[in-house]
Amino acid sequence: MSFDALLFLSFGGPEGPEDVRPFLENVTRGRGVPPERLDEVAQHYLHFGGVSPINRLNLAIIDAVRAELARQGMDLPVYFGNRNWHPMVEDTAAKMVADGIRTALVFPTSAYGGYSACRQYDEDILRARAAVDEALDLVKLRQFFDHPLFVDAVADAVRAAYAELPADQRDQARLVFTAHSVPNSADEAAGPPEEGGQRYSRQIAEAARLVAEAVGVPAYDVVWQSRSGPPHIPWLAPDIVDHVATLHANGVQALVVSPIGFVSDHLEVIWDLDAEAKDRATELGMTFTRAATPGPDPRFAQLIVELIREHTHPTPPRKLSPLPTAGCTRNGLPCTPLCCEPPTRRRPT
Ligand SMILES: CC1=C(CCC(=O)O)c2cc3nc(cc4[nH]c(cc5[nH]c(cc1n2)c(C)c5CCC(=O)O)c(CCC(=O)O)c4C)C(CCC(=O)O)=C3C
Ligand SMILES: [Fe+2]
Repeated sequence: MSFDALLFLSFGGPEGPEDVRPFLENVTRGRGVPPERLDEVAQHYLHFGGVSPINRLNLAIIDAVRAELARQGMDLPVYFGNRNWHPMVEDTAAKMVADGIRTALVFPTSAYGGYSACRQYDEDILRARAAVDEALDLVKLRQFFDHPLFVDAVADAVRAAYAELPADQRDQARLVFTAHSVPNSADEAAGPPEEGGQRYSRQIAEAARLVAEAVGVPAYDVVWQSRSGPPHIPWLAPDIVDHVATLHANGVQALVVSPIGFVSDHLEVIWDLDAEAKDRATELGMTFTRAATPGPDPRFAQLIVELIREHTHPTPPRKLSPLPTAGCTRNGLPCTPLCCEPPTRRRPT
């Protein structure tokens, strides 16, 4: 099939102190995040001058994708739109239609399934289409948590992090993968019921397994970060900061942390890991090294172009795990019934 463009769809982030509050309002509208948590997260952004790294990092990936498309002789304009901050995806859709675009592939900046990591991007697509009276056909690219280019880029980053450790700590260092926590109820509800839900946490576990195997590290942990709901609601645990203390109590002296749940060095990575978790480790006298995220790796742009080619050229999907491939949706409709619907909106079975 042929497409007129690629829409690079992301989360968005503030560009200055005055953007922080309205951005956070957009993210959390109707989601029951306590006001104290919002005040705290506002401070994290303000610590970096109110500027999230996410937009700059996304623009760099887009540049790399344009170069890779050109290298492969593919003529596909790339547009950029976000869920929560400018350029808003609704405005980008209007621009695309004005430019004569009628069909586009959509690359969401998340490798995984689940409500927040996948289905919410379909909701963005529904809003974008509504903004242009459905004049745009939008086909979302699939989840890529087990694509060899993704796994290789993360594995090389983990190897590089090991190499940064003092030589006498390398053998003892614990490898720890982290991903954004979500409410347990959201994790359990996302994924076809016959597979038992948990599509997000299972894919994270699978990606971690593939990377650990590639690096040759037999023992590792998968933990969570950046929890934001009220304390009485259970979210995926343990949190990385608590886990640092547990490792310390078990005699671990060094750790390598791979934020496998994130495409690039978002605010959650540079604050929750590079500041909070690292400070905790340092207080306890541990050595903390954080592996790079895959976004800036040239293989990441190659991966995006390969996912595009699955639709435009006869290209068999490459994947390393036995888990089903999902996430490819048309015009924001779920890929399979009940897959990754938000728990509150699920139809009774
Ligand atoms: C699974 C997942 C990903 C990974 C998949 C993907 O990448 O899409 C992700 C990414 C991101 N999350 C981000 C920022 C925020 N997420 C929040 C809140 C939440 N995230 C959630 C989940 C996820 N989030 C959830 C269940 C909530 C609770 C509220 C709700 O149900 O929606 C809040 C509110 C304040 C707070 O933290 O409490 C903020 C500011 C940014 C941008 C950072 C930057 O500026 O660099 C990025 C890339
Ligand atoms: Fe988030």
